[in-house]
Amino acid sequence: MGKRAFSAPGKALLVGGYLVLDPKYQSYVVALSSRMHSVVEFKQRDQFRIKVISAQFDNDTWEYHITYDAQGNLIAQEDNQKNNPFVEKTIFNVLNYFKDTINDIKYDITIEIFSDSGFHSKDESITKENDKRKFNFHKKTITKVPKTGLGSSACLVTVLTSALVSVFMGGKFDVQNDSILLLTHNLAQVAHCQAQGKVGSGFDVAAATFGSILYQRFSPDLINSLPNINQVDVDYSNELRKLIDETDWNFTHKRIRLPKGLRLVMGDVKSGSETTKMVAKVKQWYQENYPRSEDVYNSINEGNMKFIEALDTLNNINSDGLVNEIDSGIITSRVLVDARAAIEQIRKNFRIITNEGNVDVEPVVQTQLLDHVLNEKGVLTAMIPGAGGYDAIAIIVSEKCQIQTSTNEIFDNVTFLDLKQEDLGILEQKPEDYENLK
Ligand SMILES: Nc1ncnc2c1ncn2[C@@H]1O[C@H](COP(=O)(O)OP(=O)(O)O)[C@@H](O)[C@H]1O
Ligand SMILES: C[C@@](O)(CCOP(=O)(O)OP(=O)(O)O)CC(=O)O
Repeated sequence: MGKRAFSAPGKALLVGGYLVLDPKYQSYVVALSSRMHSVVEFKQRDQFRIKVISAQFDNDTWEYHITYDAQGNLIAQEDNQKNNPFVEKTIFNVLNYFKDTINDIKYDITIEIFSDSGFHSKDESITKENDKRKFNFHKKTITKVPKTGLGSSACLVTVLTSALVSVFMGGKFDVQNDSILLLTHNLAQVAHCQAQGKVGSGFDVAAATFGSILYQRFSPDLINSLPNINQVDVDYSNELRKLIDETDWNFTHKRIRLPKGLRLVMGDVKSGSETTKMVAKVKQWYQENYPRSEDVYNSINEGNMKFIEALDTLNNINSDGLVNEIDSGIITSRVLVDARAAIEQIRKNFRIITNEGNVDVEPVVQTQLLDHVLNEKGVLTAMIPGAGGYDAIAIIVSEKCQIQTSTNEIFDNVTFLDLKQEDLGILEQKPEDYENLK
């Protein structure tokens, strides 16, 4: 059988941090040109095996042999005690979804993973390339290499799901088909939640699959209602198929794009924060300050919606003159003023949460950094993406804008990532583009 290859983009949540956890709020999620890739090849053999290779991380390899448990569920067991819950849960869900197709056929599947440089710190790595692609190779295993926050696990699960589904669907697996994308998304969400041990908002898997989107989450009950595989007498495969094929997930993934003439700049900030702890603290602040906290959330949501509307307006008019205005550094047009004010409104409220909840959503150093950036010519607006903290900054600038970093020590801890906004999620790629990396 021939090889196939797929890629899925990393993400930045420009507006919607924390609120995205609640299905009633909309978020603006941008897909990025940093992608994770999978190259898949399979044969039919006398043993059912799946090998996943991530050569960039000290030649990390996970080798699974596939067996059936007493209930007839397909189970993946790793041969060398190498643990990767994201790989294992992806295999588990795709195999059980396709149990009837598999029908005792034994596959020997090999999947190579490649990861663009934007996902991890480049420190202590070497590059290998061919005339199409260039990747960074690290001396350490995947769990030991520092991440930048683009959502590596969501992309991994999404490209691995694509690779495996393509094996069982063959030519019918077409990533330009909406129902195929929805199937891939639903399977990847289930696997990602199980591997994380929690049902998050899922915006990262949604962006990896569908690209840049307005996102409103699905109800967490959907995934929580799946049976535990360790329960006796559970036909997991049947329950999974009902959830994937017959249930309306009722979530929003409406395509969006940054207006013409504007681009996204992402700055990775050296220190980094732990999202899980921050989410717990923000939730605690919310409960202790209810109902006033709801007013704060509603004001953030108002800012989010104003930002989304302003970008929509920019997308629907000829924005050439407006881009020149951004370049001039003197912003007076209504729609640009609105976009800036929207982000101000969001940031002001996040600073209230920061102070009252003793949680660094927008810590003082980030405020200083963003305020400094906002004074530069060519900058429309700037924000802390996602959960905020010390992780990153996102800046929306004109195509021409070059942020002056070298002269100011405020940028000492910031590394600007080599990436841009992208419209599309999963793409099919050419497998030969990943061969002979040197
Ligand atoms: N290139 C890769 N190859 C194999 N596994 C990967 C790769 N990238 C990410 N992963 C998996 O995802 C995990 C990181 O997930 P997580 O800590 O949730 O970070 P993130 O916020 O980037 O998703 C890794 O420990 C590994 O299990
Ligand atoms: C707090 C959140 O709204 C967003 C977190 O955004 P990040 O982009 O920081 O996410 P991670 O990739 O998980 O670190 C909650 C969530 O959706 O998990």
